Amino acid sequence: MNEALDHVMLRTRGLVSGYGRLETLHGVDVDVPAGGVTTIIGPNGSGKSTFLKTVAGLVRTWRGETLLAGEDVAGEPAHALVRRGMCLVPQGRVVFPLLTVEENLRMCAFTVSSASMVRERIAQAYEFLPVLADRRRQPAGTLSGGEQAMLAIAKVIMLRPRVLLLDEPSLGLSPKMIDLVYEKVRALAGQGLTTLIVEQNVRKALAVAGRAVVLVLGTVRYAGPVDQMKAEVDLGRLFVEGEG
Ligand SMILES: Nc1ncnc2c1ncn2[C@@H]1O[C@H](COP(=O)(O)OP(=O)(O)OP(=O)(O)O)[C@@H](O)[C@H]1O
Repeated sequence: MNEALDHVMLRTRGLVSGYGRLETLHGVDVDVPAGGVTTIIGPNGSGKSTFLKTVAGLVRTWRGETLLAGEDVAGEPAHALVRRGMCLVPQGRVVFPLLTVEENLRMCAFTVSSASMVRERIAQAYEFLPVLADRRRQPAGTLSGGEQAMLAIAKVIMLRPRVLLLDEPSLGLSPKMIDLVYEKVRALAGQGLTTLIVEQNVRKALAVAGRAVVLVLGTVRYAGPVDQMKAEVDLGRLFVEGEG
């Protein structure tokens, strides 16, 4: 938690949010170093998705700061945050099912000003994920779950995010597809994309992340390097017995 601010792409301090009158996050401090992969893990209902939705502007911030590259963006609406490069791939592989793969990609390039740049980015998306090129004229709803997961990531990559927020990318996928999704996450990280992943699949997430945040009942239990976490947090107890 000691990185200088210029090495931290996303930082929250004392983040509080919730639903209705129910407070779900009770003052959460998270640092996501620039160019690294960070994962948030924790038992069901601990507020992991709520954290992503709050920093992405989909759930209202009650109190606290969200700093994107040092600038406080807490309270800004989701569409404004997307333009700033805070880009969320929500849980459940959200695609437009009746639009083709290519139409899905085109729709999501709304922040890209020139048509030639949109074409270039679509071409890059196909190069990165050739399966989408093969299916470019197919309605997205007819793709397999794994292909839809790829498309959901590709849509957001079209925006060239400063921070990629991934909410449970492995949910509901076959082991083979999970491997493929994580291979792509690793490749993006290799290109220096700052990534924050919320995962139930703890093993997968910890294999790719350098930093981990353990969230329990809306409170940070651990934040720091993955290696150190294994010594400090009893994951077996946390997940098997649902401690906390
Ligand atoms: N739309 C909502 N309205 C009211 N309460 C909600 C809503 N979404 C989540 N909650 C509640 O907020 C708490 C945190 O949920 P959240 O989905 O953020 O946890 P999570 O750690 O991502 O869990 P999971 O791993 O099961 O997805 C839970 O008690 C949940 O019931």
